[in-house]
Amino acid sequence: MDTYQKPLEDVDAALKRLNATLASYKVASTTKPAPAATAPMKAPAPAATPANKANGNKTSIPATRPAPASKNGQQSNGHPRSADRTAEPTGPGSNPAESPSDLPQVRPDLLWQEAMKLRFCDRSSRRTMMLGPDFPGMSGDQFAIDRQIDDIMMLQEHYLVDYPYLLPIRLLTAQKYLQLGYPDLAAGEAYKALLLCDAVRDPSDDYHQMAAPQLREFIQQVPVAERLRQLKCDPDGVQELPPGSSGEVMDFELDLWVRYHYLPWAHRLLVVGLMYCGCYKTAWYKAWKAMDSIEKTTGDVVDQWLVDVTVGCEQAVQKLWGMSHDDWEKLGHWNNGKEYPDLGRVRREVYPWNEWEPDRLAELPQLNAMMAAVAPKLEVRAVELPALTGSSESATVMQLGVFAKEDIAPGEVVLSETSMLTANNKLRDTLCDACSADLPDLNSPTADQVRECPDCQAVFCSPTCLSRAEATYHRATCGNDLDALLRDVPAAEAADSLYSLLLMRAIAMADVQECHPLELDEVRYIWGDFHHLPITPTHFKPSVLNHQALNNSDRFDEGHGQLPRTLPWSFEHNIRLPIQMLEKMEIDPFAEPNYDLWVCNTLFAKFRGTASARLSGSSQAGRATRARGPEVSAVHPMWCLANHSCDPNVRWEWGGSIEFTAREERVQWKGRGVEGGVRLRKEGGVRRGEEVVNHYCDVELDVKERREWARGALGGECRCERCVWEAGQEGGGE
Ligand SMILES: C[S@@+](CC[C@H](N)C(=O)[O-])C[C@H]1O[C@@H](n2cnc3c(N)ncnc32)[C@H](O)[C@@H]1O
Repeated sequence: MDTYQKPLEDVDAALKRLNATLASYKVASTTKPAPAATAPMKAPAPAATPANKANGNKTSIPATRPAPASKNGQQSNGHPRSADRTAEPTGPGSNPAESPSDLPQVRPDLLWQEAMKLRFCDRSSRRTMMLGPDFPGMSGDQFAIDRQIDDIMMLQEHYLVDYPYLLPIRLLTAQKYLQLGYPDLAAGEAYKALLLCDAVRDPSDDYHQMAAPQLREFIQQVPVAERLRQLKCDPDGVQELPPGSSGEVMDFELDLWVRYHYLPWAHRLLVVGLMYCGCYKTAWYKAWKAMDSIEKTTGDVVDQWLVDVTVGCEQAVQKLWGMSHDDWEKLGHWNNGKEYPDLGRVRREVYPWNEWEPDRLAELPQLNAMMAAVAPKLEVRAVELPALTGSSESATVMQLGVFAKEDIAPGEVVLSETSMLTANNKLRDTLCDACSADLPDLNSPTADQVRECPDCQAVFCSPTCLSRAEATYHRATCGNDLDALLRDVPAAEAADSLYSLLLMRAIAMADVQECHPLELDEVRYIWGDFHHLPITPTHFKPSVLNHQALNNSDRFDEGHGQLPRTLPWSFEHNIRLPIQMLEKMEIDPFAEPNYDLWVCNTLFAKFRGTASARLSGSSQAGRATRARGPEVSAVHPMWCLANHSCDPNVRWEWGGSIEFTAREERVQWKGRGVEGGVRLRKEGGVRRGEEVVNHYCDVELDVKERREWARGALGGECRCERCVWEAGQEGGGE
């Protein structure tokens, strides 16, 4: 933009040129959509069409979401799904000239106008820039909640599909997520908006060719008078006008809108979102960087909201660490965000717009067909389990469990399952790329089974694994420079790296199999330990998005509507890495709604608590895993339907496939006795009708350690018969 900084000798001439430019674009003089002939932004597709992925197409052409696979009219979080509105028009094309008058138009137009009004700064007032406009909050009545959800669905299904690179639409979506208590999703959209700000301003950016024209056409719909006011409202605005052609003037105008409106708004939404999630290190650091960036791009101004975020983060961390104000100051923590905690927690739920979550009880026959293929003597049934997350000891939840259809002898293998949804975080380990089994020694008799991909260095333990990899995921990762990602990480980061690698594999599988990632067989029936509270005024309280709330870390739960948040979440693993993975797989993170960040959150919710993990070179999770951190992980969708007990009746072993073997003998514990009039068995095997119970932790540990170890996978404290008895003995000072 340097050429535009040249002082202009003749301000009048510049204004004349600008007026000529505006006239040449034949812009509309109101915010109403322009007639079709003068509105190059085309109307969104009126009805759902198959996603572009269905054609194996990897271009940036916007995709419309495929018809939902799930038929359940009621989402698991109790929120009724909004009516199917795929036929509604949206955006600037939804004008009377081109759409039949019987189509509903009021809501879509309102959304478009909301995006039009989304401005950050009136350039004439420094003070406005200091405080900026407030984020509008929302009222918490059911009508407001439903309308907000509808707006989000409308944006997701139409606006973002048709205008995936349009900055104000991204920002409006982020804002609506924030208002509905999803600061994590708001941060994700805000981050994408920041990437689009760069794309608009940098002609060499990969997305420039898409982002700049979409914003240009959008701004052309702003009334001329308003556009002129934006340019003229302080003397610098006119003096900065470039002397060049109308195209250059337009570019200048675009740049100005990005710098003064969208960039600050995106920074703000990102850091507020991150802070509410508890990612204090990144929020603090990004708030400072944003202040710096805004100062550089807009002049000597400070955004008070960004300052508030730095203060809010400092206050939250000081409280978390239980430090006095004096110690905090003395040790310089106020000035050293690098040390702040960065792992947050967010709502773990079936999002109101998630149409992929199956009604598992209704689909038990399909599930049992899958189970029969890997475990002919087992079946899946509904089972009532203690609700471990609630406060009440007696609350129960209806879930699934695995049961024996016939007697199983001690030592008998009852389930054997192989999965392609695997991951390992060791860069140089000799593991099969597909099933994660250890590769055979060069001298072993099975060494000649090993196969290598002819186009990359991936190695497979057998021709079967190679061909299964080719059919299910490998094309998406082959030669895409993904190998070094998340490998050889420190032990503390090992588990998170594996979850992210599982996410990467799921994306690759969905891409190659041309389906939605939540539709994959390996994922679909997994229960993500979602909270079951509906988004109603009884449970959801919208946040007040003002300075007082930002400055008070006791109120950060309000940012999540005060709903429970149990899903671990970070900027790195839930925003930056997924976008990077998609780009490396040549999937457009803006134009592919199948891989939206809410989809990634849902996948993570499903993986956490169900994925098995182990060290490479060994087949059992155990004590050593804790020191080195897990190295290999996999999701086995049938295996993981078995519930936990610290007195399990099966053992599991995992090499290339995962197996359940009926125990020869049950664990010894003193309290084993009579339950409900039936003597609990000590001998091994599983009787017909008995539930198959697995162990998520080392059952040799004492009750305290077991509970600690299994807490992550169970979502709460284990209340199995053995734990309850042993904890009671400890409490009673046995
Ligand atoms: C691996 S899944 C087991 C299958 C699960 N019940 C289902 O319906 O898909 C783990 C989840 O099941 C539940 N669960 C497993 N064992 C449990 C137990 N002993 N008590 C309470 N909940 C249990 C918890 O919600 C846990 O997060």
